[in-house]
Amino acid sequence: MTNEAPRTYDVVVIGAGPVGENVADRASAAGLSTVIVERELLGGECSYWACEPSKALLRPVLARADARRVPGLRQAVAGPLDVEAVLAHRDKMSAYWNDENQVDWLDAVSVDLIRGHGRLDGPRQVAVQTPDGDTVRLNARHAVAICTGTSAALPDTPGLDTVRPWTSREATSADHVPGRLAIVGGGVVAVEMATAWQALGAQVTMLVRGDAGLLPRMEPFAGELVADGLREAGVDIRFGASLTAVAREDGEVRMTLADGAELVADEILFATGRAPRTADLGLETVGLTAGDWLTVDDTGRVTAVADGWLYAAGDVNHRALLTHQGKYQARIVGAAIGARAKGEPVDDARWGVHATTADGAAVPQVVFTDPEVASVGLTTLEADRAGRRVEVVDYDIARVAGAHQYGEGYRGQARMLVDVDRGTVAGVTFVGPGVGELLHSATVTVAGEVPVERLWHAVPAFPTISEVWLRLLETYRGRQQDQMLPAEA
Ligand SMILES: Cc1cc2nc3c(=O)[nH]c(=O)nc-3n(C[C@H](O)[C@H](O)[C@H](O)COP(=O)(O)OP(=O)(O)OC[C@H]3O[C@@H](n4cnc5c(N)ncnc54)[C@H](O)[C@@H]3O)c2cc1C
Ligand SMILES: NC(=O)c1ccc[n+]([C@@H]2O[C@H](COP(=O)([O-])OP(=O)(O)OC[C@H]3O[C@@H](n4cnc5c(N)ncnc54)[C@H](O)[C@@H]3O)[C@@H](O)[C@H]2O)c1
Repeated sequence: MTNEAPRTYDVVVIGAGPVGENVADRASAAGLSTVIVERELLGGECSYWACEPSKALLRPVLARADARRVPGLRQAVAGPLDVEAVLAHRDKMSAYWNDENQVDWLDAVSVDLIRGHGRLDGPRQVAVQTPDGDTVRLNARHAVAICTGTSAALPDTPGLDTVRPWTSREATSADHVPGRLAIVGGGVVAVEMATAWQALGAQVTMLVRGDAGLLPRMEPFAGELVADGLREAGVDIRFGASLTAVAREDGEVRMTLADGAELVADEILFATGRAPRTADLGLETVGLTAGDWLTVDDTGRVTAVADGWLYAAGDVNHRALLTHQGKYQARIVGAAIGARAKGEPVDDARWGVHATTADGAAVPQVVFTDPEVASVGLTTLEADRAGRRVEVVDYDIARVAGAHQYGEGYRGQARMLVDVDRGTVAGVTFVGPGVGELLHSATVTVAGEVPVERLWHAVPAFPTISEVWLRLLETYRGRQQDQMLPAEA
């Protein structure tokens, strides 16, 4: 009710994606009265239009690709995918876009829910516009946490408003396979969706601007191997392709590129990055700028706001646009809010219980393409930019016995960056079928700052792809021994 007295809680969370839910859970577990505000579905982008549906679309594609590499099995999976069954599986994995189970879970963790659009309304105040037009006012005794995530960022290409473009939402929830799909962008969404829709029967053309290749934030060999895989699957990848105009005519999407080339497709997907959902959040009522990313300290507090009552976690703080990393932040933010509310010490030292240190040191990511890409920590370029002295150790995963067992004609590559001053591993990238499940070994190594000498005692089982760890260590040792040999006369 508009005139209802404000309700007071210890903690108000805006946005019930995976991150907001976890902040609320941890705040409630710390004994604080907590309310969460959600305007769409509990579970956020990840559950319904991102991680879950995209991985449900990709799983059959990657499982079939793996099976086709196994002699004796190959013939059994020679046929096309059952599109109807894949889409039905995707719908099930997206919980049929219904959040009832999550409502039950919120109840179980004693968090109140208000459905509607939340906006800040001055320090520690939130106003929620409910679906029936009422306003609910909330006071936060200790903290407000903004966890509103991101939405797809679209360029200002002339004609875009006429084409009803796909964004990540349509690409993950479409109920039919377009005959021809154009994808703008060369990042993670672009390569995963190209993999899925090409395998489901679309003819995919990727328009990738510039010359940075695919997956420009990762080691260059990752993008190169993924490009090889996509091309072999039949995807037409056009690098240096800049879209200058687009129009929908007679049901078709017509595209013009900067070099004058013309292209036609049935649908066009813009996988051109993300924008923070902060444009209509009342940021200006607390001295911030609408539409900005929210910069936070290592305990999740928005640095530009006085008195430390405003927190931001997940995509919206722009640290790492990944569900698992946002949930990591959420656990820490919830605990930090709890500690501060109770006057307990806050341990925000590096790797302290209230510090999101891993955001800057060990962010893991798996790209679910064929081949998969799995990375954690720094790339060579990032190490260079950070002024870290690293030894770059490469190994061809195809030479590992476990890779021969995994599939015929295995192709893959591994890179380990050894920080020569610290004697620890600063970053790891694996590319190849099945490497996603290898990643946590690398994450433990990087986050644990395990000395390279100790890694010799972490023995990988034979014959698994994990033996690549041993080969990387041997390559590194061989190089060190070479450096110790006396120079030839
Ligand atoms: C196609 C795709 C695939 C992806 N795959 C992966 C993957 O495999 N693994 C991975 O780790 N990450 C993946 N990601 C990234 C992942 O989806 C995000 O990192 C994650 O969803 C961020 O969670 P969040 O809670 O911060 O934000 P969101 O999930 O966006 O949730 C924010 C919530 O806040 C609500 N909200 C926003 N504004 C308001 C408001 N004013 N009032 C009330 N509610 C509001 C929204 O409705 C939403 O429910 C993928 C992303 C895309 C686009
Ligand atoms: N498996 C996973 O972990 C996974 C899967 C999907 C998405 N995600 C997350 O979602 C986030 C968003 O992914 P994304 O692929 O949308 O963004 P991205 O930032 O990874 O890639 C954006 C791409 O679009 C291009 N681009 C940007 N503006 C453009 C323009 N105007 N014209 C042409 N090209 C343009 C960029 O050069 C880049 O190639 C990522 O940060 C990623 O972490 C994760």
